[in-house]
Amino acid sequence: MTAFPRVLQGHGTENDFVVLPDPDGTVWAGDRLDAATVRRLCERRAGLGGDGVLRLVRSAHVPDAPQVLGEDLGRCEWFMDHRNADGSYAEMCGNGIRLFLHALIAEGLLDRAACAEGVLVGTRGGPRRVGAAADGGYWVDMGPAREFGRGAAELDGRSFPGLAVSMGNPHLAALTDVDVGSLDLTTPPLFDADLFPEGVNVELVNVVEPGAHIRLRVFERGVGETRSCGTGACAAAYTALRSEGVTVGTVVVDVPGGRLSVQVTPGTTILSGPAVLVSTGTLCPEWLAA
Ligand SMILES: N[C@@H](CCC[C@H](N)C(=O)O)C(=O)O
Repeated sequence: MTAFPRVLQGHGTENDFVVLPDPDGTVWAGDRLDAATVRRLCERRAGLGGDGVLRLVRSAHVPDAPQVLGEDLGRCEWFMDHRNADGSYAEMCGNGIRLFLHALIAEGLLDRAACAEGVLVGTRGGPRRVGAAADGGYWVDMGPAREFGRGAAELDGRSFPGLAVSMGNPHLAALTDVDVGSLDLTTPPLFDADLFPEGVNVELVNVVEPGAHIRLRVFERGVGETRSCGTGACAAAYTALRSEGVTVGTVVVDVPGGRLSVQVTPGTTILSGPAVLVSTGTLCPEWLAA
């Protein structure tokens, strides 16, 4: 391993990540970035702290990239190697992929002007196009929201019925009249394991303006409550539109960490929002070795 592995920290609407540049797969090769190391990096007191880890790596150096990208492998130079804070893998991360592109640009690995039309990035949910927007933020073509049933989350002794939606990763988006700001999300919501055998991200959603503006809180699989979730914003926007009997529209999504915009079209979903880098530095070898 390089003596001092480079590290960055940043967030998208306060969904925060430890970012590990590893373009040629040499820094974190093999099982160096195992689940225990991810958990240590994400630990907020004894580590750096984050909701997850993003490794900036070329697809050619990711052992499972051929399997998850198939014939798109050659079209995706870069791969978002994302982990949840508990060390688990997720198929997709909507806030993370904006920060991923922002960090590639900041590290000089891509030119911002060349990213205006979007760059195809490999993820474990398949390829996603992500681009640099004129306002300094980023947009992501997230693919279509796919409904796969109805379920309910049990929280605070109450049941919150919602729509099961896949954005590559699983979501339960529950519209409710209960003020989401009043909910206790310190303990995981209960859910139907038959409907969500791989676990689920749960969004509790208040409609601010029907079909146009929602507010949500989220409990993420593999993390806990986070300040934002990009895939969750897409699932919730889709659910809010469906409740109005429409399947297209643009929805402003307020999350505890800021504001996202979700455009649902007949064929896909476009997520837009900021990405912010907070710090850059190096990991101390003695901490890593401890
Ligand atoms: N915060 C992310 C989603 C990260 C993955 C999720 N916890 C899962 O396990 O599916 C986002 O912005 O989409």
